[in-house]
Amino acid sequence: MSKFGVLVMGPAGAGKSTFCTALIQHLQNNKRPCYYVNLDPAAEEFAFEPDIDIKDLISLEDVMEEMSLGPNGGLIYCFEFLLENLDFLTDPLEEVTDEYLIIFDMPGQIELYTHVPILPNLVKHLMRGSLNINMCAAYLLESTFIIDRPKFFAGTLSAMSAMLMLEMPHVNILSKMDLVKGRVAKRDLKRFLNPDADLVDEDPSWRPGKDQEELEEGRTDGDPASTKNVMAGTSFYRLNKAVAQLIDDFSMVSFLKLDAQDEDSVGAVLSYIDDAIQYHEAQEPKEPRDDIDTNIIESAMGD
Ligand SMILES: Nc1nc2c(ncn2[C@@H]2O[C@H](COP(=O)(O)OP(=O)(O)OP(=O)(O)O)[C@@H](O)[C@H]2O)c(=O)[nH]1
Repeated sequence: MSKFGVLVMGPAGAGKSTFCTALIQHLQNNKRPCYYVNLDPAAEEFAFEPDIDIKDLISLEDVMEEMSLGPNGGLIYCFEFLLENLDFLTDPLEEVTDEYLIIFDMPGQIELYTHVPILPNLVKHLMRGSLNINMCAAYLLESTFIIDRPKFFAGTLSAMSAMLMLEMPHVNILSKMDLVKGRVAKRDLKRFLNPDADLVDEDPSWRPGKDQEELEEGRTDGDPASTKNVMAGTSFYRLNKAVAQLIDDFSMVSFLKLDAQDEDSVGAVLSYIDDAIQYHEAQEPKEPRDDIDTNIIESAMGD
């Protein structure tokens, strides 16, 4: 028997816990069972009480105090401790049946996904062995990043890095879409959903061509500070362009839109998660699936 799970990840404040809450609410509204696992040892308040809470094993606050560690070192200590005491997580998960969607709410420190091999190890234990959970990652990036294009591409690079580190199906999500409604043209938004390197050239806050020309022709005002600014600006532009081009060339990252307050939007993202983990294929045929609303699925694709 398979089990099914989603690892909700992303930078601090991306909206992970809000998405978990919205997802649980949506599953409950649709009479689907879910199992909520909090793996953030610093999380304090929950709209739904977790079925497993890492804080019952170890809390970041205690680790920081007792081991004299900072928040990032403390978090890594907590995850190493979890890996040494994996029964805490795996024993209760053994009992979870294939109808459940197991939701893992992760901490926001992206070092966990990009720098150290702790999370890949944890994922291997969950996906292989006796648990055999069909898992995908839901990587959230805040949609307001698209207002600042270098920030958006840096965030997209972190999503790509997590995809490469974790080697599992990924559903990338631009969260908090309600905050950019009306601020970005629909046509432009589609280019962020499938990141397009030319967005860097068209960034209204950059004048790379003009700055570069001025520098080459010695037309800066002669002030060394101003020349340095132009040079730094040009290098920053080149770096951003190279990062964006890398992302574009790999064609690995595309985003779904999410407004956690909108149940249709949550349902659309869930459809992609279900597809990635092949949830429906494993369920007993209960009733015909012509109930799926294709309009909802299209709404996440940017139409
Ligand atoms: N407008 C808007 N705000 C949101 C949305 N989702 C989350 N927020 C807000 O964003 C802030 C951070 O949300 P969280 O869900 O706590 O984010 P997180 O990723 O779990 O944060 P960490 O656990 O600290 O990494 C909160 O103030 C939320 O109310 C959304 O869809 N729209």
